[in-house]
Amino acid sequence: MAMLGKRRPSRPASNKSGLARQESAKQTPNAETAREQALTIERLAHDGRGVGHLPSGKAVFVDQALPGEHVEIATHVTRKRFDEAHIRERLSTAAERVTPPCPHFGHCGGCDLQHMSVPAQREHKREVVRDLLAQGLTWQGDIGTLKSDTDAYRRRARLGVNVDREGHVLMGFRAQRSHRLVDIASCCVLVPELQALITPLRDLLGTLQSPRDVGHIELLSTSDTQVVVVRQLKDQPKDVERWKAFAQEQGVALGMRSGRDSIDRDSLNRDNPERAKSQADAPELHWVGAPPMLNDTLALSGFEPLTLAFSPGDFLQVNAAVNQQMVAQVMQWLAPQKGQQLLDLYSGIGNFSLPMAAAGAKVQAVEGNPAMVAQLAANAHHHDLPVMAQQANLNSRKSVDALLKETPTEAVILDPPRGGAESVCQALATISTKTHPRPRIAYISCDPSTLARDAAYLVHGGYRIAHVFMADMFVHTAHMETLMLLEPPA
Ligand SMILES: C[S@@+](CC[C@H](N)C(=O)[O-])C[C@H]1O[C@@H](n2cnc3c(N)ncnc32)[C@H](O)[C@@H]1O
Repeated sequence: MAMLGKRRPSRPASNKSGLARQESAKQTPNAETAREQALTIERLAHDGRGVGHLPSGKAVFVDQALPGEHVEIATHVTRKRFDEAHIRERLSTAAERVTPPCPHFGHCGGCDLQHMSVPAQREHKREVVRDLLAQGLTWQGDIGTLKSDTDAYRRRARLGVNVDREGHVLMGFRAQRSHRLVDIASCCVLVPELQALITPLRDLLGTLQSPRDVGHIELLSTSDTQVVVVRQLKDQPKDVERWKAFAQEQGVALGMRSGRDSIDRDSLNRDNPERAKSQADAPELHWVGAPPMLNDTLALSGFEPLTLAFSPGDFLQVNAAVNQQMVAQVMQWLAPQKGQQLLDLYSGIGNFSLPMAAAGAKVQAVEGNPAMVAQLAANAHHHDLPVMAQQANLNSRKSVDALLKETPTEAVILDPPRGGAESVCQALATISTKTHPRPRIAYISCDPSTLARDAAYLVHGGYRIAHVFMADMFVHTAHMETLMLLEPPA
């Protein structure tokens, strides 16, 4: 998931993003006077920047420029094959352009697309998926859309905290393509309950004895609890008292992580989920006051609501309404039956496993993070559902082969991190069909370029892409979820 702190979508394999190859780049500080040019924007790159061409034929990626617009640009980075630029003056305006709802847009790296209408953002995201699937797979079917009504969707966020040279306390997200922290006074994509905490948090930071010792602040919202977790780099007892008073005043649950090492949750997105175990010595979360009960609720039509308990360190889909639609869509595709054997890979705390089991399927859930495996098992037990939770590294072909051999399954759910599910798809593409038919596959992806790569293994192995949806989980950013149903060869 993408988090607000993550500013750029992944770099797709094609050079349509303009970011695929790390060419030597020359910053051109005086470029604004030296390299002014006017050009027409022809299309959007995958990361949402406008693409035009100089008279020489060289491509230019222009921040916040829209197709059809005629713009005078100032180049800020020159590369061998393309330049990067921003708009110096807009000479014509596209119909899709809107006034960005956030005053920090353009500085803060949390959002990339606020200058486009939301329908235009969605069309762009569908186009990115279409483009990636057309490249290696020559797939050109329709792409459906899952979306929510509100733009204030983020139920969790991590705010960086910094003190600048003049002693000003900054709180916010990183700037685009930079580690610089942008101080924010508001954030319109947070759910209202979290938006309401921004001003009180800024006020509080201004009163702390040592704001330098605050690393970052995590915010988390459930339907009945708001949580603030403070990363305290060095103990400051007087400041802890101020945080306690803040928590009481705001009616939020307060957690503290003290010490220098931070939990590197992203390590799971690399190769070794076992690393999660070695993170046990990272600063532990201590609740100040009674630990809150954190629950996510899935209310799917035709089913009793399912509550999934979780801890602040667990993976949680960031947009509750779109998540609910994704789960419903996967349920509709796989139509779980009583007794049907189903494999939920990259299962987290059971977002897909529990509804599938509630519909009667026998679910085997596989997750890399041991804490989440335990949480999933507890969630299934709480609802008395037949889910077997197991820990495994799904990047290891050996583990995946063993798993598929042991577990004949009729359907597989794949919901990997951004790196995708290459080992799993390579294994599923070549799975033996002697003893049982190949499973149907519902793939939920947060990076369409790795989805396209993985789907190619399956298609070359005989699978057929039956349906594709773009789920607009991260409105105003270039990120998206993509859902794909793959049918096995007859
Ligand atoms: C995008 S999340 C999806 C979680 C869950 N399906 C959901 O909808 O909430 C990806 C999950 O994959 C897990 N994961 C990451 N790398 C893994 C690996 N190599 N092996 C197994 N699980 C991994 C993460 O811990 C995380 O829970």
